[in-house]
Amino acid sequence: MKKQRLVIAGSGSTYTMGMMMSLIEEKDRFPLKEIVFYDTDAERQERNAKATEILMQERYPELESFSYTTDKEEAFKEADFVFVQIRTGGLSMREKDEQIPLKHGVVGQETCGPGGMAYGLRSIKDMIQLVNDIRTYAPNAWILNYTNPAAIVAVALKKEFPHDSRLLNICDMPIAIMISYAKILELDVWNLVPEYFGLNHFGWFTKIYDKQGNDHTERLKSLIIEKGFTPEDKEIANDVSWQQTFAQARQMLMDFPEFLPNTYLQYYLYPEQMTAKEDPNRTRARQVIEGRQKRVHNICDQIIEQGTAEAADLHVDIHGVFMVKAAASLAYNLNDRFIVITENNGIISNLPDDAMVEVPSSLTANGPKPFAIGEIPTFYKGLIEGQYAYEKLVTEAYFEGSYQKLIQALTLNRTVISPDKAKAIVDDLIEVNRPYWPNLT
Ligand SMILES: NC(=O)c1ccc[n+]([C@@H]2O[C@H](COP(=O)([O-])OP(=O)(O)OC[C@H]3O[C@@H](n4cnc5c(N)ncnc54)[C@H](O)[C@@H]3O)[C@@H](O)[C@H]2O)c1
Ligand SMILES: O=P(O)(O)OC[C@H]1O[C@H](O[C@H]2[C@H](O)[C@@H](O)[C@@H](O)O[C@@H]2CO)[C@H](O)[C@@H](O)[C@@H]1O
Ligand SMILES: [Mn+2]
Repeated sequence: MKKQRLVIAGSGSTYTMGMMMSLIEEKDRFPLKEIVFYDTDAERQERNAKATEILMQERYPELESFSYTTDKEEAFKEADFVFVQIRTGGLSMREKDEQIPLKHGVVGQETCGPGGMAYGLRSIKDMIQLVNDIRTYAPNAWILNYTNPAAIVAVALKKEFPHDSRLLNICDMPIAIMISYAKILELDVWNLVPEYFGLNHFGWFTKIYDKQGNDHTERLKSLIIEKGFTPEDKEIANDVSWQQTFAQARQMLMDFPEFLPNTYLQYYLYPEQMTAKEDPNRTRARQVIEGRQKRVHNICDQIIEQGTAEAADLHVDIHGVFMVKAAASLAYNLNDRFIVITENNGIISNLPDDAMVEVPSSLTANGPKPFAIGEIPTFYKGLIEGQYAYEKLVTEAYFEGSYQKLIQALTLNRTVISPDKAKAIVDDLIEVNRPYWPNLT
């Protein structure tokens, strides 16, 4: 098995240490010869890097080299894989994405509605630059991207790099939801075979089988409705916000029992309820700054101070494991089936070919090979078409510098609808996003 040279772009991320634990856990499936950290913020990168250096000496002695840099050539030259997890504007801009729409009585969320639009317009520019930089030094490397809003990033990257066949956008939400299904069904999550369709953060499970071919869908629905639905991945199991989100998924299933919803649909189906429950002074970004970010920083500081990771409270999480398993399937042509974001091209036959859909695909050395879905029912088709039009308009607004297209996008988005609100929100977002957004006229 060829050993890989892996680059983590955005290595200062709060998810990096969990990713390292996942690489250690999966070292037989995805063996590495080298890990390189790349970030534009040297200080933020250094804490994770110094802790990783110690962790890898102890738990990955087979690794030939670990290094960190802010130099693009040093990072990307001869890379086999680049895992991308950047956040343009950081968590402080995420807080503004959440607070500004809330001020106008609208959902304030990282990837949904106006917050997702604002984040999208920031991410597109940096992601295009990053892909160009990677391609300059590593024309054949696999780029696996987690950067949000993955739906908009995927549409924009497809427009900018239409022929790049080694660029894959993924999201851990479907597999995180499946961990909860597995717990309810008393099965191993990797023994589940899902059928699923939609856009990123906007989709439905239509069937849950196991690898032996048994259909668990109706029993699963009944158990969720009877007993409730809770997050089970260790990273989110005890998080009150995620517990509320999973509880809401049960409500969605009761209201629309045909298919099992992605948790993110709560923002589009119950926008007033989601807005009312938020405290504008303590939105999710603040919770993450004082929660996950603080926790990860403390763990790293402790590892560095003690010179060992033996006592560190680090664990494997689904976020990291999913990326590593997907990479292994691409690297070694394993044909493993995962839900990923890919161009529609007739997979969902009554949706546009150019939509970037999220569907089960076999991951091969020649890229994702999605399984045919066929026609989807009118309700879902209607919802997806509106949401896809929003994603496309945001992307076009970026490339054309069009203010009008942003107003159209938010008017179409189920979290906004009112053109007056759309204008007021866009105007406020422009003020704080001047360093990041294109000029809009
Ligand atoms: N797709 C998914 O399902 C999924 C799941 C979890 C997180 N995410 C995304 O992963 C990303 C990281 O999240 P986080 O909360 O850890 O953020 P974070 O702010 O903690 O980390 C992001 C890192 O990226 C760096 N960065 C910013 N711009 C960069 C650039 N142009 N080049 C290189 N590095 C750059 C920052 O300095 C920072 O260290 C976000 O985009 C988040 O939305 C996606
Ligand atoms: O609000 P946050 O920053 O806690 O989470 C936002 C992200 O939520 C999803 O990712 C979850 C993931 O589903 C779960 O398995 C676990 O690893 O935690 C992640 C974050 O808590 C979503 O898929 C991402 O796109 C969001 O960025
Ligand atoms: Mn996601």
